Amino acid sequence: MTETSADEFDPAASSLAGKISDDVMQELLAVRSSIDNIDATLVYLLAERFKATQRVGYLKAEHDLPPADPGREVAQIARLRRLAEDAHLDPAFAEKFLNFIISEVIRHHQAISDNHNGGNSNAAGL
Ligand SMILES: C=C(O[C@@H]1C=C(C(=O)O)C=C[C@H]1O)C(=O)O
Repeated sequence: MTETSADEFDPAASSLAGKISDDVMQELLAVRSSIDNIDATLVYLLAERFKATQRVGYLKAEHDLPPADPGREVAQIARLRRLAEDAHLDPAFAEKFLNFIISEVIRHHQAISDNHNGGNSNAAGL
């Protein structure tokens, strides 16, 4: 298997080392192991999402459609807020998080569109 920077990750890295009891440290490390798995999953999920939105970006550029679709965003945000409530996640946080991702996607779509139209704007590194 190819080495990646993730191989250098030290799951026991902590500013608390030597300052708390071994028992507490063991419990902390056990919970952090789940946090590490969740974080890895988030990265893979986000990578898949950006792969999908990139396809949308090319489709929009080819058909001369605007990078943002505010009507779609309103529907997505309302849905995500409802899902967050059901999951006992702060809906305001869910909305902020989705808006953060969407604004990055729109930046990518703008760059794809600029590129498609022969411009040299490449803000998103695409
Ligand atoms: C991905 C799209 O483009 C933009 C980004 C969105 C997203 O990241 O979910 C949603 C709407 C658009 O503003 C889309 O139109 O579907």
